[in-house]
Amino acid sequence: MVSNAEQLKQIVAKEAVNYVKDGMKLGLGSGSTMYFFMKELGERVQDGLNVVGIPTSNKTAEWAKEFNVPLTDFSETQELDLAIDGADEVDLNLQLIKGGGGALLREKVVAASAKEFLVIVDESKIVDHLGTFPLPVEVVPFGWEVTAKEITALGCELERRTDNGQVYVTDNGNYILDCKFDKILDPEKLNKDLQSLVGVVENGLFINMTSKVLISDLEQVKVMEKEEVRGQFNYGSRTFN
Ligand SMILES: O=C[C@H](O)[C@H](O)[C@H](O)COP(=O)(O)O
Repeated sequence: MVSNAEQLKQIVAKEAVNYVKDGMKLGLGSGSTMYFFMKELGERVQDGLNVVGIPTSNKTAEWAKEFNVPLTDFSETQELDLAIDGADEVDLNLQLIKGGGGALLREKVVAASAKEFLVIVDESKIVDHLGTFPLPVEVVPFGWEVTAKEITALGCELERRTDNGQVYVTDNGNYILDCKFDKILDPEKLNKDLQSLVGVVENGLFINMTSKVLISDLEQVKVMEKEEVRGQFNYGSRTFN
């Protein structure tokens, strides 16, 4: 049986595929919502849609193979038309936390090289303030203990990520530190502070990168765009200022 959470991912993934046009070069994000997107995209490719994509993780590359989505890489093309990806948290200024699945570095490189960045989430990911979800920070293994100390001094508690009792290693051979800030009041500043630290490769804050967010609930898919969030934004029964 398909759970409500899975259903919401399927709904938003199906809608997102409508944003893909013939001939586009795509950035293909990572995570469970993207799994459904890749499946949908594969069906469109089967029907004759002509696209190529750059995957943001080995897992997404596997899905592309499974669903017959043609892949390319940055040696072939350095500008993408559209990148599509999930997120762990989205605030009302369209700033994101990503990296719950550990793919944040490649996701950021791919999103930065795309003309448009489309984020697909269900409504549970929309927050007033980022930070309830622990912020993933990718660090080089060498001296990670020192880097961790420096990050802690920015006001968080952190844990090095593990997977089934083993230290988690990213597709790039690095570690992930999951940092509990609780409420990130100035995401832009925190992003800069983290990136100024030696040993930090990237962090999961995606600042001023998102063009559009598709948000699914069980009845519909809503669109949140940059223009809308400058003033007051209504989302369902919640009104944000
Ligand atoms: O590293 C993982 C990515 O940033 C994902 O896009 C993010 O964790 C959301 O994943 P999901 O769609 O599984 O909630």
